[in-house]
Amino acid sequence: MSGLEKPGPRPTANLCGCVKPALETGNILTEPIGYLESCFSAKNGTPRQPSVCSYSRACLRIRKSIFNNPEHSLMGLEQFSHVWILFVFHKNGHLSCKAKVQPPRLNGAKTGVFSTRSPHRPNAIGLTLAKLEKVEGGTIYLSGIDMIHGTPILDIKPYIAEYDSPQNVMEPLADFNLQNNQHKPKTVSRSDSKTDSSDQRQLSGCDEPQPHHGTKEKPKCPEDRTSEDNCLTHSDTAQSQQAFPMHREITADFGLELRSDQSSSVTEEEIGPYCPEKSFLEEGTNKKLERVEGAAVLQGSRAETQPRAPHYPAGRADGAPHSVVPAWVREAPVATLEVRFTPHAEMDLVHLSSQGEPDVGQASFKYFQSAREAKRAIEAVLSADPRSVYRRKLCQDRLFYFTVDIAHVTCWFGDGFAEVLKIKPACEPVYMTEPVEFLVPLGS
Ligand SMILES: C[S@@+](CC[C@H](N)C(=O)[O-])C[C@H]1O[C@@H](n2cnc3c(N)ncnc32)[C@H](O)[C@@H]1O
Repeated sequence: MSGLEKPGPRPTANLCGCVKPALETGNILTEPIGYLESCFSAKNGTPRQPSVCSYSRACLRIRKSIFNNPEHSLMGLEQFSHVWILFVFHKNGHLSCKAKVQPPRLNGAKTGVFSTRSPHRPNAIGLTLAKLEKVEGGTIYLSGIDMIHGTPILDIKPYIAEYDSPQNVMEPLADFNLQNNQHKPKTVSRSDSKTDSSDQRQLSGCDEPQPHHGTKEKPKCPEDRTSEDNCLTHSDTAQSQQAFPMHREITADFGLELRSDQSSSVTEEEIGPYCPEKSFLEEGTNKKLERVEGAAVLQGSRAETQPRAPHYPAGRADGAPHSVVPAWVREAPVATLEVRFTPHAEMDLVHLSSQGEPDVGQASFKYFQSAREAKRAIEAVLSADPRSVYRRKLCQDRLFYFTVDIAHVTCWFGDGFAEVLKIKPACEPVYMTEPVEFLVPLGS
């Protein structure tokens, strides 16, 4: 460490009196590349992780103040199926944070903030792996998000399984060559002449881009949508493509079965967007690929040749990379809830979706493409039990409210279930007006 200046809270003068530039001291002021337009308007009811609700939608326009031609900055991104989004938890209410926090999965127990995905951290930065639905000019369209409307976005990075998933980082899987899911290197052509050779090498190892980009219906920013768009429904294929890449790759790598309903206890909370460990829990025996409710289920192959136990230590004798998570991450304190709608709530939903008469000033869904999709989203949010530990334990009979898209949902929780009682139009539809230019200071 000699020769390196100790990181401090502010750019500091060194011995000769010069002030170190902010970048060198890590004291950067960030400037959001854009502000998210999200179907979630408030923290309440917003999924704790992106995998909770694949129907959750958002869009992001790159600001012209960042790049004169925002579309140039997104060039090539459409070749990726998923992106990492770095953002500011701008609605934390305060900048302070504690060294120990109580994540919902620990049911009131504490753990170090850095072992959680808590929004309250020294630098209020969030990280979400979202599905990239579409790139259009200087705007990207996302699904499977856990950020609220107006969230300042700091950066976008492509999700690259080979780098971002521990099972994929080392060697290519020679024996993974199943129908429709071949693991083969792809050459990506890039028009950016500045790309260096190492970038090119890395890109050539990427996954096949998902074929859905050019073909399926995509969400639109609210103002881009017409009432016709709101009638569109997702095809089953589209739903199945909303499986997260980690599910695909985990199942591919280990040849294990991972169903969407079974993955929820692992992927739906504050601990992270994926949990490869979960895939150890079940071993498939038949060599076939199924689609089950949005998740690719790959059975057989590697699990037979390379059986793996559920609790490997971090460093394994055979050197094979994989990740480890603690038991509290895998074992949720509450099971996935059954979600019911009263007949009244069902009617409310239909009514809400049929209200789309822009000429008479009525709102319709801005992010969902049908009442069915809105219902699925509400189900997904509630089945993961969005209540805080405090509410879950002490206020069980209280009503719970949240807003998604233009639906203001009233529900209550019983033993093992959530029931939607009422769905009304939200008072304030989620419109996006860019906040006045400001720089977000991170940390306290
Ligand atoms: C547990 S955090 C996880 C976020 C991200 N996936 C991560 O791991 O960094 C997700 C929760 O943060 C809250 N949240 C989302 N957007 C926010 C924002 N802009 N400001 C403050 N809280 C936000 C919502 O309550 C949501 O349920």
